[in-house]
Amino acid sequence: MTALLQVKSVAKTFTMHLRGGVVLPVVDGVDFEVNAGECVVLGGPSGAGKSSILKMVYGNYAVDSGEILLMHEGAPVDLAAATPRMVLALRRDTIGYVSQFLRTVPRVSALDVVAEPLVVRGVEHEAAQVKAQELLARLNLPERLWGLPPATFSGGEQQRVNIARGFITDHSVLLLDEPTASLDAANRAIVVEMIAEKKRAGTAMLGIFHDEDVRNVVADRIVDVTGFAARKAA
Ligand SMILES: Nc1ncnc2c1ncn2[C@@H]1O[C@H](COP(=O)(O)OP(=O)(O)OP(=O)(O)O)[C@@H](O)[C@H]1O
Repeated sequence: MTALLQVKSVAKTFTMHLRGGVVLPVVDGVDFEVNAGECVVLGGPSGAGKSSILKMVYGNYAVDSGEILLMHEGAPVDLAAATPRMVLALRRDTIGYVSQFLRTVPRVSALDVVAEPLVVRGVEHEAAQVKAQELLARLNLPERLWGLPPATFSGGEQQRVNIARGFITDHSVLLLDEPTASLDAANRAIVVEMIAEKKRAGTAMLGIFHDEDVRNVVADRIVDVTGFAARKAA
């Protein structure tokens, strides 16, 4: 088995600078790996640190200690210690992220939002647009919306744009933060099918799924984050 993502001894605290520097320990000793072709789901109660771990793995939150190793161009790279330039290269070529909410950019159409990850990798504009259309059609986003900026779309429509954008590349590692939270049953089933296809293609996925039915279908393993609870400061 090939581990495409390895999280080793990661610890994270938040320092509340506006609260006199109060330090909130969140997680400690986070250790797990995700192999090619599997979907690992982070489990545990609300507040246990699932989102914080996902954000560290994408480089959105800094890590206090430990390593986050991503296989990038055939060799492991520690994202926790990577330069900003390397983080951008990892995101362009190796690690994708479907966030819970779409960050919309004014005046950029849904099609361009979805096609962008391919365009920045050098795929020709027309080919990227065709792939984006295929994904939006598969996710049942009405065609009349494709040319519009997603800012005014419904929650579920925005989420489908986000999913299409995350799934359009063949990144080897994909992070999924509640990708089905705002979807109806039919579209949820389509996303479950798309996750299964990514597994068959060898993608390593790490996700958070609160919906138990979806979690039971997609998860190859559940990593219980409660096991990484940080010791509270006395
Ligand atoms: N940016 C931040 N600043 C300060 N504290 C934070 C920050 N982000 C998260 N926390 C705290 O870290 C803890 C873990 O939060 P996190 O969102 O990772 O949990 P979670 O397991 O994803 O919860 P949920 O299932 O409710 O989304 C919480 O106590 C939260 O208040």
